[in-house]
Amino acid sequence: MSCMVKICGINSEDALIAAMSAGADALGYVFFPPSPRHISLKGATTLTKQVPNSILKVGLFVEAGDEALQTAIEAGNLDVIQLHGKESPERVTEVKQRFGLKVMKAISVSTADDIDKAQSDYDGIADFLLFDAKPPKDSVLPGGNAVSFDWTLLTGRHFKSDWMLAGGLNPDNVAEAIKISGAPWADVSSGVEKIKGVKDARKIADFIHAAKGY
Ligand SMILES: O=C(O)c1ccccc1NCC(=O)[C@H](O)[C@H](O)COP(=O)(O)O
Repeated sequence: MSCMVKICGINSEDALIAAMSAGADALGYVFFPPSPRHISLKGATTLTKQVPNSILKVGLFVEAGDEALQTAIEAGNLDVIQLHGKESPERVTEVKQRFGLKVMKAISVSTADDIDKAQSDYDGIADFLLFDAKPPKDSVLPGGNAVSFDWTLLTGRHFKSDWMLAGGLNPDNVAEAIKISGAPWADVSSGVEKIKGVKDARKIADFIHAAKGY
């Protein structure tokens, strides 16, 4: 079965067109000002209005309050809320109930224990789990760091929630990462950029084709 692909950090028309044309299944929009991929509410409206219903529009937040979630959801007509901070299982449930949208919880991974704990805390509560590498100690970003983790930690694992593999993926390693981890989704941000925060249309296409095996 071909892997589903999320291209995260869509912040320009060029990136949007490249991702949609190449067959992305989900687009990530960052609402976190310290990120070089952060977009405004107006930008969210512009960069989502032409996205067909067949592609998921994912809003990415870090410990955001309800008002920030509400305004971004409205601006971007979002389908999925990605919580990429230290949000608790209770917060995941609260956000799901309050906004009636699917919720993706990002899980920072460096050891098997991190996955075990996430499975215990969030599996079946969040609609999606996104397994990402733990951020480097000096990083101001909880994600989008181009850092990978040991994909074999996910080999043979099964979850109630749908799930994504993220962290340091790129067109050259994504096929191997999917094969080793068994991931149904692959997520990327840095690995399809020419410089931090600027997407590269060719790399986006190459990533999607490699992830989908064509
Ligand atoms: O992408 C960001 O700038 C970002 C900032 C703050 C929190 C999360 C962020 N990205 C979340 C994602 O879903 C990324 O695609 C994921 O962390 C993988 O990033 P990368 O290793 O750069 O492919």
